[in-house]
Parts: sequence; structure tokens; C-alpha cells
Amino acid sequence: MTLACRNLWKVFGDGARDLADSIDPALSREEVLAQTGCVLAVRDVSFHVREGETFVIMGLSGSGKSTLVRCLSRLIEPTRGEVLIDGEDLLAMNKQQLRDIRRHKMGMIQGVDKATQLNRAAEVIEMVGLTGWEERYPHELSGGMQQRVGLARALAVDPEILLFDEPFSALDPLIRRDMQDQLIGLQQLVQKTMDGEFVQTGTPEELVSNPINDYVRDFTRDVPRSKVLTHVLS
Ligand SMILES: Nc1ncnc2c1ncn2[C@@H]1O[C@H](COP(=O)(O)OP(=O)(O)OP(=O)(O)O)[C@@H](O)[C@H]1O
Repeated sequence: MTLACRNLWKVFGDGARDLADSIDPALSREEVLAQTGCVLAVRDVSFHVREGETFVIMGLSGSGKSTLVRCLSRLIEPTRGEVLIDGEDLLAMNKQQLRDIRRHKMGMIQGVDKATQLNRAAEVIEMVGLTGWEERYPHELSGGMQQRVGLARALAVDPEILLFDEPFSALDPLIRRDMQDQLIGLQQLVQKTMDGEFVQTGTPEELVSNPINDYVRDFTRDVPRSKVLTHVLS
């Protein structure tokens, strides 16, 4: 299973499509907003995620990370470009095809008997530290607990593609570490984005050792070098 996107754009506002087709590449997001009233959330983004790869998108608040991730599953309809799952364009699909892709490739649960479902649910509930809270309503849970429910739901399905949008941000450090350990069996690759545009793609080592500009350097400033280098050497 591979996931790729090519020249992906998301523009919010009237005339978004025309804007994405004809934009002056020299204009910044602020200039586009001032001139057209449209928000350029994702700007001409391309990348390719290989089988088994962990692909991280980083950027400042408002740089377009959530919008990009939502475009990858068509939770948000991209304005232009391609999203390819095993080479098939998600954006060209009708509702039925999209449902099939989600069912088979994004790994929704199906055809599993009730006992297996309940066992798996109990497993992931324990994994996220919510055993004993199964019968509570969402409003009875804290923000961090609700976030863990979201994580448990994603893990329960065991899909081939997992999309996370800051899943750990509201968790306390101990649980966060546990959650990270759950997901760390995959190779890591770091993506950088600014103004809705990718500025650097590379391995963690490359980004820490050779940041392309100050923006990326600032992001990786606090990464312990010994950790990254240990990763390279081991
Ligand atoms: N539905 C919308 N309509 C108009 N503008 C939007 C909409 N959703 C997002 N935006 C704008 O798109 C830009 C990117 O937002 P997005 O939420 O993707 O950023 P982000 O990088 O995920 O930010 P954060 O780290 O703060 O969550 C922002 O300028 C935001 O105001």
C-alpha cells in the first residue's frame, strides 16, 4: 500500500478553482488573501509515502497540516491535484468507489464476528489506558480521554493507512510515551511545510544535520542529536 499526492492544492473561498489554476507563484498567502479573499491552505504539495513508512508533516500553526491530512482521505475536497492510493486517483472516484477504497484499503472493520470485535475493542481500550471507562458518555470524559478514544478507534481498525492529526497533543507524558511506542515500529521520515508549501523533505538525520533554511532549523533545534545519530548508527 502506497500513498502519494501530486500537485495538491486546497484553496478556501469563492473562485477557489480558478485561483488554483492561475495563481502567480510569487504571491504569498497573505498577498493572495488580501487580493482575492481566498485562503491558500495547501499549495502545490507533492510527496510519496512508501509501504510501511511513517511520514510526518510539520509546520507552524496555520501552515495547512490539518487541511492537507484531511484532503488525503477527502474529508476535505481538494481544489486541484491528485491523491494516489496504490496508484489509483482518489479524487477521480465516485462515492461507491471511494467507499470500496475506504473499506478495503483504508481498512475499516468488516466481516468479523462480535466476540472478535469486542476482544479487539478491549485490547485497544487497555492500550490507551481507558479500561473501566467503556460505558461512559463522551461528555463524561476529559479532553485527553476523548483524544485517546479517537486513537483507540484508529488502532482498532488496523488499517493499512493511518492518518493522524496531532493525536498525542492532549495526552499526559506517560501515556503519550506508551502511545508513541505503539506506533514506533515504522521507519520515520519527516516532512516540513510552510505557507501550505513543502520546504524540505528528508530523513530525520538530514533535517537535523542539513536544514534547508532557518524555519526548518528552528523546528529541529531541540531534537537531541545523539538520538538521531544513534538511530543512524544502529
Ligand atoms: N474551512 C475553512 N475555511 C477557510 N479557511 C480555512 C478553513 N479551514 C482552514 N482554513 C485556513 O487554512 C489555513 C490552514 O489551516 P490548518 O488548520 O490546515 O492549519 P494547521 O497547520 O493544521 O494549523 P494548527 O497547527 O494550528 O492546527 C489557515 O489559514 C486556516 O485559517
